[in-house]
Amino acid sequence: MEAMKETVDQSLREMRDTFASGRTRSVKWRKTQLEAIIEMVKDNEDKMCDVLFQDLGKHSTEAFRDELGFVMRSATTALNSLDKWVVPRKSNLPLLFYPATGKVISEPYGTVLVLSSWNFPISLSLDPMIGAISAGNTVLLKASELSPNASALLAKTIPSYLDNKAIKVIEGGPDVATILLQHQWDKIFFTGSPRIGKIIMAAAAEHLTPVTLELGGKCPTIIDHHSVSKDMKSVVKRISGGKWGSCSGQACISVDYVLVEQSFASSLIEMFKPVIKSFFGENPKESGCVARIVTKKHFQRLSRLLNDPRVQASIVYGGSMDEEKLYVEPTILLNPPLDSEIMNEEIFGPVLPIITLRDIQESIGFIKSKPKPLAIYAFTKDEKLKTRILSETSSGSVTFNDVMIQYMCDALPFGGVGESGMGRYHGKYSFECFSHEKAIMEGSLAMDLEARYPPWNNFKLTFIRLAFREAYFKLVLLMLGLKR
Ligand SMILES: NC(=O)c1ccc[n+]([C@@H]2O[C@H](COP(=O)([O-])OP(=O)(O)OC[C@H]3O[C@@H](n4cnc5c(N)ncnc54)[C@H](O)[C@@H]3O)[C@@H](O)[C@H]2O)c1
Repeated sequence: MEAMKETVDQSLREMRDTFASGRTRSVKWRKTQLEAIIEMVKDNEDKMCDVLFQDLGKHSTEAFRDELGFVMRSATTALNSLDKWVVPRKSNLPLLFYPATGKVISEPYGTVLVLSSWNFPISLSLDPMIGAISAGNTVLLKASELSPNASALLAKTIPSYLDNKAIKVIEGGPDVATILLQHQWDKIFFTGSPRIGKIIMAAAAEHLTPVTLELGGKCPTIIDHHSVSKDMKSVVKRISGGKWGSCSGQACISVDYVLVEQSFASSLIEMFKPVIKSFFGENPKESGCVARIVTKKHFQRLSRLLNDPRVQASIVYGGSMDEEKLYVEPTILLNPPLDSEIMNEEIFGPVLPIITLRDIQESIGFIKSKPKPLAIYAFTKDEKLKTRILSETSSGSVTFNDVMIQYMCDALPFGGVGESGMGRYHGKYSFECFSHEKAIMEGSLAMDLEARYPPWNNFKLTFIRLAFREAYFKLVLLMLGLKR
């Protein structure tokens, strides 16, 4: 670890020197790096798909959709928008401040730390990096030790494409993260669990470093079957895609559980079965389209959740597991006990609990009784229910009539609230996430208002009262001696 401490010190020194040189502030440098990221992903598509298969058993199509393609799109958006994003924004100052002018400029924080998680190890590493570079920062990435092949590939490839005096990768687990967190950073961007998020925030507090925490939680999905009865095929397909089609449910925005009226539950279960078969065939384990559980520890966590006898009794589909292959079959539960672990911790696996309610309106109270989720999904055409969801619940995002798609849409901010995180990124929001918005005011020395300065008297007090209210006409009367 002494050697690692030395490496971190040296890396940080180099990145700080590079930032101080001003190189990373130039738009040209930022664009060159963004182009290099696109080139790196293009050149290494096969290798990246290979490591995602080795670490997670991801099919290359899934890997391209969720990681490589996503990153290239994100870098391209930044590249095409950067000229617009960096332009200082003029502020229209109230007349009160005349003749001063105002504007806001986005300045890079400096040297930022990105800590990413294992479930989308390429995109969750490179996408924050794209934001950090766009904003003109130097950046150090530590990917997750639980996706070691992806982490090693990034550590090997990034230095040969990007400016390695400004952009660095260090590999390692919690011990390395701890060393990194002992240093002062200008911004920390963390993707991971709420538990570790607290450690990150505590370490950041030591130096008053701003943090973005992209955390997880349980994302509920409401099915208001009355209003979407004609579209149930698509509803079931979309939920199935959201639960089983992306890293086997090991995604922060995956559908965690479904809320539906009791009367519709058994029809719903029957509708899921053929969809799962159409996705993965009769034997999902051999389909090549089911990502595996990341580690034995995570597999054992899932088996512990499922092996609760009360949860076992709620299995209505699937439920088989293979520890050697780290495989969990797409599984559906009907009404597992609400006090069971599976209903209280983020599932992060291919298990879908269906919770029944007497009336779908009760879903609002159900969701409100839990920590604020990263996403709420609701299949409904009932405008009143939509309004209730938006006004009575709090979550990172709400998506009506679809799942997970909000993540891909970089015109929308992505991030959590409460236990699901703080801060947001994607598209322009990534640029803002890694920029300090500096307020610039330019005053004029041409005139001075005596009312600003002591000695105080009633005239000045009246003047200040009117000024705060922007009562300009009365101010003129006051100054002309026509008002007291
Ligand atoms: N909001 C999002 O965008 C998003 C995306 C993916 C995953 N997640 C969440 O991440 C979690 C799963 O990811 P994970 O298992 O990699 O999370 P994690 O919190 O265990 O690890 C995340 C990162 O923190 C580091 N870390 C681990 N222990 C540490 C310690 N003691 N001190 C400092 N750093 C430490 C890891 O090395 C890794 O780089 C889930 O909760 C999921 O919802 C959120």
